[in-house]
Amino acid sequence: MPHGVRDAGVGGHVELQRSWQRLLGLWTDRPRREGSLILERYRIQELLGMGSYGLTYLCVDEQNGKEVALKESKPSKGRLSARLLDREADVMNRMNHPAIPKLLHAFKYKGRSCIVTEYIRGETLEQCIFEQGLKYTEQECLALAIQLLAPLVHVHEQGYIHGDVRIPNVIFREGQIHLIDFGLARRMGEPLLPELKRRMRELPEPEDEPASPDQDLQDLGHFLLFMLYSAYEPEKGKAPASWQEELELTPELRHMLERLLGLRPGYTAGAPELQVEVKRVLDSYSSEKGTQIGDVLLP
Ligand SMILES: Nc1ncnc2c1ncn2[C@@H]1O[C@H](COP(=O)(O)OP(=O)(O)OP(=O)(O)O)[C@@H](O)[C@H]1O
Repeated sequence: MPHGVRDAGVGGHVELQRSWQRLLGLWTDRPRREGSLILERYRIQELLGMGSYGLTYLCVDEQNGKEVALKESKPSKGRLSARLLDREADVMNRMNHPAIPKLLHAFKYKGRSCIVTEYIRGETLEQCIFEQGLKYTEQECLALAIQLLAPLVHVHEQGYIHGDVRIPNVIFREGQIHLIDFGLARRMGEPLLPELKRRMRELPEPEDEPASPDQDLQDLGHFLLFMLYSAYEPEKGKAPASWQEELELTPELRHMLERLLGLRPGYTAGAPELQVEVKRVLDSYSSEKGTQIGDVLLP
């Protein structure tokens, strides 16, 4: 048999097997029905999202009438998904900060791992930008960064990194931000688990280095760039350029971003050092314009 024909046959078989597995996955991971009860306690209101390893629902806890976020492992991903969810519960259990949803309950239900956390009714910053079309000034971006640094410092103090600081993982509610999704959190110094590496496959250059606060600070740099680009209006016909050329930033913020993104020496003392730096820049705006940090984010 010519080589190509045999390869096409094997390739076709593998492709067919993959399609079959995908279909099977869709069936086994189909979301539970709205109104159904989990553990005779959590009444499902709606499906919030279907991630790589879990399904997240908005539920009402029938014991107290409170809204909660319930994440259950995906059956198609087997024990691995359950293990990752148990890991997430273990990390969340160590956190105690007003800007991080509290872990309320972790249990097994019909062979799946489930974690229940406080539900934060608000909008993610991704929704604020891409659905509501909000635009953030430099001062507002820094005011958000200072808020975000508070839970981040807490995570680092507990000896962990969050590992996924991005605009879809930050919820804004009543002038305050909340950091969610600890699915990629790691202990300081811990290498990326092979299974987490697979989960990050679609991201550019998965981090192979042992976990360090620098990784969260670098993510915070990218987070700030996303926020700053919300107000960027490209000039017609102008070729795309670097962020340094496109965004009109004060020299202080540009310098800070270059440090966060590894273009200059970073913040060796970690998030607390950055906190001081962001506060200093924000204070310089406040004294110029007579505004307070909190003012800029409130309607
Ligand atoms: N505590 C919470 N309060 C409010 N909304 C939440 C909460 N936790 C998760 N969500 C929302 O639920 C959806 C699913 O979130 P989650 O972070 O669990 O998984 P994901 O982002 O879909 O997938 P992955 O885990 O692969 O990143 C998102 O829209 C998120 O904003």
